[in-house]
Amino acid sequence: MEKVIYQAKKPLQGTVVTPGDKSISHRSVMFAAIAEGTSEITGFLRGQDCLSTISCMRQLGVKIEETEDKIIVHGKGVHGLTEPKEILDVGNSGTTIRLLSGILAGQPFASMLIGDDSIAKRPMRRVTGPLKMMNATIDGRDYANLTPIAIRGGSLQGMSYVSPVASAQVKSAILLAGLYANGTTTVAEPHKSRDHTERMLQAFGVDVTSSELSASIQGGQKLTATNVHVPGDVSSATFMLVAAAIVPDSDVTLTNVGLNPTRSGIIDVLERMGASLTFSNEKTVGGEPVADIRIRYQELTSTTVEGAEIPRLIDEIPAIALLATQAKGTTVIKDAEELKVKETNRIDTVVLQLQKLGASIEATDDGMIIHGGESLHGGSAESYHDHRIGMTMALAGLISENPVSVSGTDAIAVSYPNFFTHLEELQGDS
Ligand SMILES: O=C(O)C1=C[C@@H](OP(=O)(O)O)[C@@H](O)[C@H](O)C1
Ligand SMILES: C=C(OP(=O)(O)O)C(=O)O
Repeated sequence: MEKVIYQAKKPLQGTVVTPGDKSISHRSVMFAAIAEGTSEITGFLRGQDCLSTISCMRQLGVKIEETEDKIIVHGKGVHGLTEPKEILDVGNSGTTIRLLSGILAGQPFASMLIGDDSIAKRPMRRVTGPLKMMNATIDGRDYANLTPIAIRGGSLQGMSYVSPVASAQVKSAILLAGLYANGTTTVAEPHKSRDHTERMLQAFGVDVTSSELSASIQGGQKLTATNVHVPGDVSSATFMLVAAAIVPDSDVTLTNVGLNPTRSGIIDVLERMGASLTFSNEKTVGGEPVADIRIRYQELTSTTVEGAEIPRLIDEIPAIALLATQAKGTTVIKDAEELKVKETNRIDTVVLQLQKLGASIEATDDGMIIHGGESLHGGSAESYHDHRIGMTMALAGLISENPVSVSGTDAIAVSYPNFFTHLEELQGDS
């Protein structure tokens, strides 16, 4: 699908109800599926990725009902999943394949996992390697690095693993396998990654101990069903925050935004760049801090994004790159090699597409350098079927001198199905 966006700096005004958090939605269904009893999930994100998780869990024998306002999961208990008759298709979702691999490593049956063309290129050894060390039998292309991946699990041994990457998908897969393992399983990481797994396992009654850079779980614990309220996704809110931050005279409020400190790097970046943000309605929802955020347009200055901040905003970097094109000075993003193994190589795709629209931006080995303060001329851009690239390019159309036509916008439904509706509402066009 192709969309042409041309709003010639028309201000954005109004309120958006932030869509449910993708990371938390995945976990809610997976954990409820292996819990004892029935869990109800509200605020669930009905994006393509989370729907892939639902369909995989159904193939593993879990009854999941979908009503207008909730997902009802009839948990089977830690040992109640059944061998799937068909291949499990995770679609475009890295979170589904990696977290599910951790659960499947604990099952005494065989499962096969595949996904789309993007998943077929993403590295799985970071998860299959440690799971094999715990005793799971796993194979796949390139020695269990690429899909299709086949897992036969059971009889796992706990271990202490030092992950070379700060990845919540790696940490979560190992902790989930640890539920099925003898003894204690510990994962340490170089920087703190998002901690939704640790928080939500606790809500399901599991004892997980965490320190700043590690988390441990004792095998043999059970999960008890609980209702989950999924907060709004700060990664989706980011696109509306960035839109308001770059279009003069905008004044936008995002409600119910999840502000878990392991995810809120974008807020720190916006504040450093001089954005005007105010917070209200601060509360805790489902063990996660949330607030409403009001953003009013203000001129921005450049910043540097690096180090421990990177995992706290990894999915927001495409949008930050666009933001930086409109900020005075040179913005540097470094230590972000992980961008190369997302839905696309997001260093290459962001840089190339923003260059095409007239931005002064260059790629580096571990990030990018953006010379800001110039307007974009517009033109055509592609999403490469990467939802976050598609949304970033669409926002470029709000501030370009000429229209921006973006191809492959259907990919946006992976994480933000209402993206264009929300934008139109803020422009007063709906
Ligand atoms: O655990 C999660 O829900 C996620 C972790 C991050 O990936 P990594 O674990 O690869 O850093 C992030 O990019 C992804 O969108 C969601
Ligand atoms: C990287 C992402 O997701 P996943 O790894 O689940 O595909 C993302 O949503 O930007």
